[in-house]
Amino acid sequence: EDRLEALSKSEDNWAMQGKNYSANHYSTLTQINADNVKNLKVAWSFSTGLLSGHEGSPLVADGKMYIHTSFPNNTFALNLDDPTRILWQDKPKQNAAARAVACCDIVNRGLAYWPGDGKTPSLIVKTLLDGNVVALNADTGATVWKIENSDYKVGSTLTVAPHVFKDIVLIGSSGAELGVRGYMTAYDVRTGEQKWRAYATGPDSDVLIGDDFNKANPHYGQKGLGTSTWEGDAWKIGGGTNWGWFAYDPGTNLVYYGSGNPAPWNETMRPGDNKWTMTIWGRDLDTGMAKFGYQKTPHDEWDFAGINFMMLSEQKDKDGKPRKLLTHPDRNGIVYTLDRTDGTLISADKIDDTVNVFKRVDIKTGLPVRDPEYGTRMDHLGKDICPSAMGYHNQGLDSYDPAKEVFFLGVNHICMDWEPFMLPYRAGQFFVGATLNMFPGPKGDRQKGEGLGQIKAYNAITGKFKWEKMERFAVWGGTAATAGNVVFYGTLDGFMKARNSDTGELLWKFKLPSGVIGHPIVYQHKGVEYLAILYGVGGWPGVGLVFDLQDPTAGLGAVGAFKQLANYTQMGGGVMVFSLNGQGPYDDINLGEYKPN
Ligand SMILES: O=C(O)c1cc(C(=O)O)c2c(n1)C(=O)C(=O)c1cc(C(=O)O)[nH]c1-2
Repeated sequence: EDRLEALSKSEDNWAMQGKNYSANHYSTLTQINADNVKNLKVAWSFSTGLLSGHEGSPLVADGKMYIHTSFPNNTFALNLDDPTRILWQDKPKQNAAARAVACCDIVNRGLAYWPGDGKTPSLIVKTLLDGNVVALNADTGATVWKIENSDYKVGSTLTVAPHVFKDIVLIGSSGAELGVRGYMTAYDVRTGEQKWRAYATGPDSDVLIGDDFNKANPHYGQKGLGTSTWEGDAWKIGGGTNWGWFAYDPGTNLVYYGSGNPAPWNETMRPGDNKWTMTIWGRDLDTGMAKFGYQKTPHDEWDFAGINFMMLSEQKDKDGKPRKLLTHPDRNGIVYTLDRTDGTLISADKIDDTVNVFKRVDIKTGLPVRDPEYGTRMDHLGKDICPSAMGYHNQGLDSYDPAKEVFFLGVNHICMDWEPFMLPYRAGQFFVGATLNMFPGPKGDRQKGEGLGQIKAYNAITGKFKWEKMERFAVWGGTAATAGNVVFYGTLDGFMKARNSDTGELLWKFKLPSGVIGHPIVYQHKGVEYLAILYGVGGWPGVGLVFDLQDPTAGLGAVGAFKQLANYTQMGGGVMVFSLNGQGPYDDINLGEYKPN
């Protein structure tokens, strides 16, 4: 029996970043609902004591909450019966030099939990920015194992959340902005022993491509392409890191994730399709062998890193046939839905009709139809390209309501000008080769620098958006939906919001101490339903705040796009927990009181 999967089915827990293996971020709880959500009040809160961006969410498992932070990647365990006292804390020592090679702030996307098996205790697994992976005893915080996964000296860092499926830990990688060749690694959760590693580029033996790869869709490409779609040895510094969110289907035994952008960003320096960057993978969890790989953006010209969340659903297709689906809103402005048993592309819709880099995606060939006007090339200043390099969707982890068959997408509405330049590769240094200027998309206000985000309800079968609302800034962190007919999300300017999931109507909001780039979670403890959010502005959109930069093209173009952000919020990480009328542990007047003997 898979205890982790069983645990994830109880609404007492939110034991993985995606909530369950399908990563649907959906809670069946209804105590908080569209009628009473306006009565949400703070039940308790916790400061992490750290600045910089706080991504992902805390985990709730077996009566405890586990909270992670940005670098130096501290962890705090709280007992939900009395969160006024810290149960244990882990403050790892790591090499601060790693900070300088992280591309987009010193974020971390969260922890993984494994419930133990009687012999090995329950574990918290975490990544450190400097490339190490650590497993802690979930009851005591003691280190159980520690291994090195990435070498920050060549620019390879870890911001990705570990994903545990069954008894395997999957660890991605970062560093494509420094020419790091991306890989996914599987470890035994009990010992940290490596089970397999699959690269995004290079020979099939490294990419773990076998004879039956892409059998259902040979036109996606099969053998030898991880080297032949590159010039010379360019694949060795070709990127394809994977720092986003993964999903797993015990039925197919496939794990699903995306590889990121090719390096460098300047496309002139790497002719070819650059496989297998920008690819949706379905791999056998136990062996790592790829069953399918679908490359969304061959020969990327815009940094549309394909690492965004993979969300699994069971729905009837247009012909009424029940299908096992995988839905993925990509950076490139297209939301893709595949048959997850074999990778067959079913639909590819624009996240917003303002996407101009592609006219459409040809479902038969799987290829995007480019508009050359919005391509990028040497000696050319590309203007008004939509989406920007941040994508119309970045690292936010969103939700799917299986009853309504609707996805709730937090969206960026950002476009850009882009001018490439040549540069040499030097290990451990930035290897980008483009100057970017980003600004609000056509539905925003370019003069004011606002209208950079949207929230949308999307049906993957009809391709229709049920509703959509504009936001002042990008909705960077993602959404959580509940059977109470509400969808929750945090905003970069620091609002926690609840909307009616049928209509999008705003039902409640609360101003947090800092902006949000993490995702909300919902759980119950002793009969009370809670909403929790990790706040702390930063990430790529927050680099201007983190490093106090003035040049609008600094932070790879983020500073110009988010020039208004500093007028709304400042750094500072923490967790805010809400319940109806604030009920919860603090109802007990004695909690937190000092009683002398
Ligand atoms: O290519 C990479 O390895 C890599 C890593 C990361 C990261 O580790 O945070 C980001 C990106 N790329 C990236 O392209 C990007 O847009 C981005 C946004 C963020 C963030 O946390 O806000 N990280 C990253």
